[in-house]
Amino acid sequence: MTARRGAEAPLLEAEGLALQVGGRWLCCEFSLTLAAGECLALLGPNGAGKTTLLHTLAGLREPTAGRVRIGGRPYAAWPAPEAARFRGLLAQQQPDHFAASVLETVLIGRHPHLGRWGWEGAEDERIARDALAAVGLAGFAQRDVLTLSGGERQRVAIAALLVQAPRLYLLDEPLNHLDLHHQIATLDMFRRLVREDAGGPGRGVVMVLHDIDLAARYADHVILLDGRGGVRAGERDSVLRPDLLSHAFGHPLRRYEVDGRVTFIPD
Ligand SMILES: Nc1ncnc2c1ncn2[C@@H]1O[C@H](COP(=O)(O)OP(=O)(O)OP(=O)(O)O)[C@@H](O)[C@H]1O
Repeated sequence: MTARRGAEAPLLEAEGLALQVGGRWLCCEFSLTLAAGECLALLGPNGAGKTTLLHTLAGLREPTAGRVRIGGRPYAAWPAPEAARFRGLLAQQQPDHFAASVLETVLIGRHPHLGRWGWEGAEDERIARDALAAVGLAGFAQRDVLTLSGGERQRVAIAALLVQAPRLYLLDEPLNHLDLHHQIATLDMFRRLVREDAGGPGRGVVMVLHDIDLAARYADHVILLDGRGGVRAGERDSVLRPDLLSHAFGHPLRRYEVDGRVTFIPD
């Protein structure tokens, strides 16, 4: 995992990271580096610690051991608004306690750029409308978010992250509530964002997934938590092995290749 530009610090570094919650080890020490243009998938069974790890990588909680850096600096060295422009988190649960239009909800993602709540006007609205179009919700701007379906709300949350336009996207189960078409469209969109950022600052994605086949298709690197404190982190094919996956998920899996695509089928 080498940085795309020689002199530039990696987007994300975790060194000797270990996490313990409520007296239970979620992962023992491991290290990883994510460079611009790369995509990392976090996999593991329910309760293994994927969200906890993602929040640690987002700087929302301290690791039990080790350190996290984004752009070469620990979170403590980042002024909050700068960190908010550098990394953005798509939360697993979307808040449902406020009523607002879809457009207003998406515009919340502009907050780190404006330094306050609200927006400047036409330019921000254009950015928000472009993001809504990118997630297939062009006609939804004036709808009340509370009237949306689960998949539509998930795509509104993704649009809000798009207008935030961080360099490091941290996605907790981005495919929640999405049908097959929108799952593929969403992962294609994030892959384009990180791969085709020619001349841009360089972006990367870390995403919690439950679908091993989609991780095999979209991730360059994988972290696999086994739910018992064990962790494997590395290049996709060194981690997505039937023995490691079967151990982690407690169910035997076989690996097949169909038309050049890798798939894991439970016995
Ligand atoms: N404050 C806490 N005290 C005790 N245990 C906690 C606390 N917070 C989280 N946990 C536990 O830590 C474990 C990891 O939770 P986490 O949400 O990170 O798992 P996950 O891999 O994202 O799971 P899922 O796939 O179900 O979303 C869970 O067993 C959870 O119950």
